[in-house]
Amino acid sequence: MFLSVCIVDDMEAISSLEMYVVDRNAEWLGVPRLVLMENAGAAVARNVVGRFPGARRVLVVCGTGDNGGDGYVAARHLHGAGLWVRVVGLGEPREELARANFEAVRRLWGVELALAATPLELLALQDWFLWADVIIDAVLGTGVRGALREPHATAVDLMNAAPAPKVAVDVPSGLDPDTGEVRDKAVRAALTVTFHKPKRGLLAEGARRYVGELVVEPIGIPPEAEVVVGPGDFAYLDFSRRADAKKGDHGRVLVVGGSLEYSGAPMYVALAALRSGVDLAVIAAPEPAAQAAKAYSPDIIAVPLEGPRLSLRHVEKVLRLAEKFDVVAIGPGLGLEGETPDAVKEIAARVKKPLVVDADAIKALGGSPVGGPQVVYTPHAGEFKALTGVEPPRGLRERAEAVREWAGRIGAVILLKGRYDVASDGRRVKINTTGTPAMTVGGTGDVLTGLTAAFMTKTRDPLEAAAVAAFVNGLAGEEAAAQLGFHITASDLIEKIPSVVRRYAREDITSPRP
Ligand SMILES: NC(=O)C1=CN([C@@H]2O[C@H](COP(=O)(O)OP(=O)(O)OC[C@H]3O[C@@H](n4cnc5c(N)ncnc54)[C@H](O)[C@@H]3O)[C@@H](O)[C@H]2O)[C@H](O)CC1
Ligand SMILES: [K+]
Repeated sequence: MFLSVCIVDDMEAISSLEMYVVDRNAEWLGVPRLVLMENAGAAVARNVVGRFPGARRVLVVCGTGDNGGDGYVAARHLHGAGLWVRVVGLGEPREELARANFEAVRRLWGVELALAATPLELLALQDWFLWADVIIDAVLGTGVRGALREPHATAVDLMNAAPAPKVAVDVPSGLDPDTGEVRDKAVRAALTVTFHKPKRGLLAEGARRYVGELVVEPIGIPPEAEVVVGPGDFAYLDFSRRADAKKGDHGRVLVVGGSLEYSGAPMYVALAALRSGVDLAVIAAPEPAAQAAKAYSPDIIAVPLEGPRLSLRHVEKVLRLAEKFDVVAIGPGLGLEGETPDAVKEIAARVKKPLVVDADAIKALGGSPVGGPQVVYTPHAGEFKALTGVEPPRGLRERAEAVREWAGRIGAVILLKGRYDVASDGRRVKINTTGTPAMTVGGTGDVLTGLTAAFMTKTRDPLEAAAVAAFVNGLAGEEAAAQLGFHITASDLIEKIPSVVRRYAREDITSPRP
């Protein structure tokens, strides 16, 4: 009946993880997920009425996740449109949103609702499947993991065996939303109504016979949710720990910074990294700064570099030291006197580790920046000019475009700090809106460098490491300022990091394999 397959631009496709992130970040921007679910279910109902105008009897088959939640919403709307609606739930939904919509359907005496949590209970409802003019598949969406279990597999069999056309909610159940693979079986839909953007797997060559016609429905996710940094972005970082973990497994950061004049800066970097969940943060600093660091805190290990400032004779020592670390952060407090700029150039060009370049190291590399997929620059406006030769534009859109362009040219991630922080890897752009003018106090940039370096040990995606670092830094500043007003120091931010990270990160303990 519906053989046409609409052409959707592959560039616009989205992975299930990206969808998860966007969906959480929409909520961060003030659009509740319950609203998204309402819009999703209503869109399904609208498509059923529009594409199958003759249909009178609709069966909705709902899983226990949010895909099922969309199904319950669709059932409510179809009932409201005057259709005869029956609903089969494969168990009571566990999560809050789907549960709310399940309860709302349960209260509608005009809708017949049956729960079937086993294949046997489902088979007893076989005549409902044969009764329907249209069947809505709301069993599994982007949350599917692995091969179909029971009773889901039987539900798919019963839907496929029924003569009525199937309308898949978001993804035909059984189809991998990212690859389009079908392990065992999947619903063969006449129509798939997917939300916001097509999931990648829906566009795979072999997926067509399951997807049928593909319709992409907006559900109220604002475009800003695609670029803003929010709680969703924590999904890109791995904070889990194995029960048999040992020291060093969760990240080792080397900070190259400090000088006779500036000893505080590398300390902020190291302490912020430690509070962000790395096991080891070591400072390699000129002697006076190394002495000061050790005297300041027992948390800090400092390796002294002979003399008042970083110079060319330290290069080999620093490179050898770097071999024992996962990430190197270079710049804070180094100054630009004597051989320091040349030493920075040597280290940046030869170090074989992921690298965060901040402060004076950005200026030292200005004009001939080092690129690489695991290199992150964290300039403020002045340092951006030193790095690129141009002032960052004032408008946010132009700023984002400039950062994207220069990140592409240099071949690294740039995180430009400002009222809104803008980060790009030359392709994607992320914008962070957290922060407060109370953070103009010295040292907050060093804290951001420590966060960025630490988060680079938690993901292979340095853009996300930088973006989430900016988000956490800004929130830590906001929370310190909420307590202390415009009287905060960078140390106050560091203290706030753990509670901010814990609010959004999953900190599971995973069991070692026997
Ligand atoms: N992203 C959005 O903006 C919105 C998405 N919505 C809909 O929600 C689903 C995704 O929901 P989620 O709860 O994450 O996952 P599912 O419902 O797809 O499945 C989870 C559910 O299924 C169980 N399960 C997982 N794998 C299997 C398996 N192989 N066999 C059997 N059972 C399995 C798991 O245990 C869970 O209980 C998305 O597709 C949209 O339809 C919302 O409407 C909000 C907006
Ligand atoms: K589905």
